[in-house]
Amino acid sequence: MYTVIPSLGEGLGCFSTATIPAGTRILTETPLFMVREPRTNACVTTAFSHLTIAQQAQYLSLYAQSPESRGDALVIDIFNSNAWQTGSSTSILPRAARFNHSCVPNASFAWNSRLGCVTVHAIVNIPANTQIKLCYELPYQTSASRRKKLSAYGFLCTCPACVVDVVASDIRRARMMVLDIRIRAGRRQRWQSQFPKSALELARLLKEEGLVGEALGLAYHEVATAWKRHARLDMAVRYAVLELAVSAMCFGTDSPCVDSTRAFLKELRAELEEFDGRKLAET
Ligand SMILES: C[S@@+](CC[C@H](N)C(=O)[O-])C[C@H]1O[C@@H](n2cnc3c(N)ncnc32)[C@H](O)[C@@H]1O
Repeated sequence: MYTVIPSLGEGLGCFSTATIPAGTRILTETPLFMVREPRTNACVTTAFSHLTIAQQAQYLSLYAQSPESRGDALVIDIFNSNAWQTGSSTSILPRAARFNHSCVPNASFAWNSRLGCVTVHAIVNIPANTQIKLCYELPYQTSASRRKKLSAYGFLCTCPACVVDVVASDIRRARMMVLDIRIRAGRRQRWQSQFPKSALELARLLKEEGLVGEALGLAYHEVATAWKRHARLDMAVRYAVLELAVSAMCFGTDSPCVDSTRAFLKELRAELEEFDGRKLAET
């Protein structure tokens, strides 16, 4: 589905060889090794020393910020530049490690605990000969904050949100941060608003920003939960359906993350059926 070739100013990158429809599973990969969090450098070098010679060579072929380093320093450099969070561990996945970053990614990375592997799914239709990019950072941050975090990887992001549409993107993302905090606080305090205003605005901004992956699914979940709280089960079901579609697209239908979304929708549908049944009996 894709090929790994040099990308100007980005080292190697993964480019589609044909159109990849949204929701397609692009990659499944089991970790070369995993280090439990909280990790130390000693855990990483010990895990490396337990690899076979061929595996060590594969590891050492991955990107390093300071390739001139030697010994443990090089092992740690490679780990810091390439490792992904996989549940409660951090793992090295030689194939997943070739995906470059965009703040507006076209693919989504996930840990599938049932399969014991990571997955990468297309979250939009990716045309042929297009670089497939994942997001290394959390979405609710302005460009300055992302730049600071990404500097740890030694590069300056040139995605549309960082270069082309910076002002509008920063306004949207700053607002998303406020809404996210408001939604979290509301969840804890069970505020009774008229309708899921913050979560609906968050979902709208995410779509405007082109962030159609996991964060959008979570926003839909918040909308559905809020509608349920306001006894609008019909609306809750509508948003839970949207959440399930995003969740399946990002994680795949075999993911435990999708199980919980499916269960949530099932529960809402049962409640709605019961509610409609009661209303019918009353009339
Ligand atoms: C996990 S590796 C990705 C694959 C890497 N390009 C390679 O050649 O193997 C992470 C490194 O890739 C580079 N990189 C990733 N995304 C980038 C981007 N958007 N722009 C420039 N460099 C990027 C940075 O050097 C970063 O430290």
